[in-house]
Amino acid sequence: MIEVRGLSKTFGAVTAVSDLSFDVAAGIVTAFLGPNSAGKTTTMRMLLGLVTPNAGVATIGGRRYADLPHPSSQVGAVLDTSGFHPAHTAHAHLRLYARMGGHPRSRVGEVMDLTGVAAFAGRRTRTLSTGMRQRLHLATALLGDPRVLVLDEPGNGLDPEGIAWLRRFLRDLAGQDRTILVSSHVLSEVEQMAEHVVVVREGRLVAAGAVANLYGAAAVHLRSPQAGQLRTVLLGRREPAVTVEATGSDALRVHGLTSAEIAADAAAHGIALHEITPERPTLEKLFLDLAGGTV
Ligand SMILES: Nc1ncnc2c1ncn2[C@@H]1O[C@H](COP(=O)(O)OP(=O)(O)OP(=O)(O)O)[C@@H](O)[C@H]1O
Repeated sequence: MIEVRGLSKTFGAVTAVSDLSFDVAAGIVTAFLGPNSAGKTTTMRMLLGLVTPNAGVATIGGRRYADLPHPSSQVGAVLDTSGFHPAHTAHAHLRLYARMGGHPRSRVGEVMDLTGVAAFAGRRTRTLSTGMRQRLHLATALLGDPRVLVLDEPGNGLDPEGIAWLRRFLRDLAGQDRTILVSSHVLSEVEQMAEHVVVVREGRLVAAGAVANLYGAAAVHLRSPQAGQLRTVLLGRREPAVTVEATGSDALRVHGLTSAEIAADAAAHGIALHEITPERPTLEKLFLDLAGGTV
């Protein structure tokens, strides 16, 4: 469990993070979303004790990173994608980091198999593609078999197949009750990966919660030969949040009610429904709405 409470950081005149609070639970993937310069990397660096906050605290399992007894076995992190010795092979890099972290040598083969690094273990790191580098960073972070993973833009440079792999991989790790925080500015990338999202903009929290709940503002599209009658019924609920828009002679778009509520009202009044479809905006659209303050 990660807890961020009232974190703030300024660099000169730039406010990178401002009074930010959120939780990251174990057992699910949490996405940390925001446009460029939103303060995601700075927040992760504060979480890992690499940047000192001006105010607030970030803890992992109740302790600051610096106070963890065996940090590299408890927290795996990928914060920037440089940092390999160019002449080392991927395998040599992992052997070196296993030795430095005090992890058993047998772990090197395991993480290479887990992350697909085995396929290019003998190549020098300077010859690796961005996607291969991402996998090697992930393998390095996993050497200590950590319960907590903090990954800054792990999808950068991965092709669609790589993204699909990453999604499955992180979900599997979360399924082992690990705590996983993944930042991204590519919202479609994390849409199917994360169950929770924390959205930031200009260093401030914009929204946090289950991805499913963030879709709550979405509309329901329906078709019925008795659309006019159904409209009257739905508006008759006298709930201020409910709006019903006629989008055709037999079509309505409803805000403020779930498909189940609409279907129950239709059934109760003997109204036939030919189609009822929740409109699922992409997280990208939702993010723009949230960030623009229209939701
Ligand atoms: N060491 C630093 N010195 C000065 N300004 C910094 C420093 N680190 C970050 N900033 C500034 O703080 C703000 C937040 O940057 P940060 O890298 O945390 O954002 P981000 O959400 O990770 O963005 P990106 O997706 O572009 O990496 C930016 O305006 C950035 O220029």
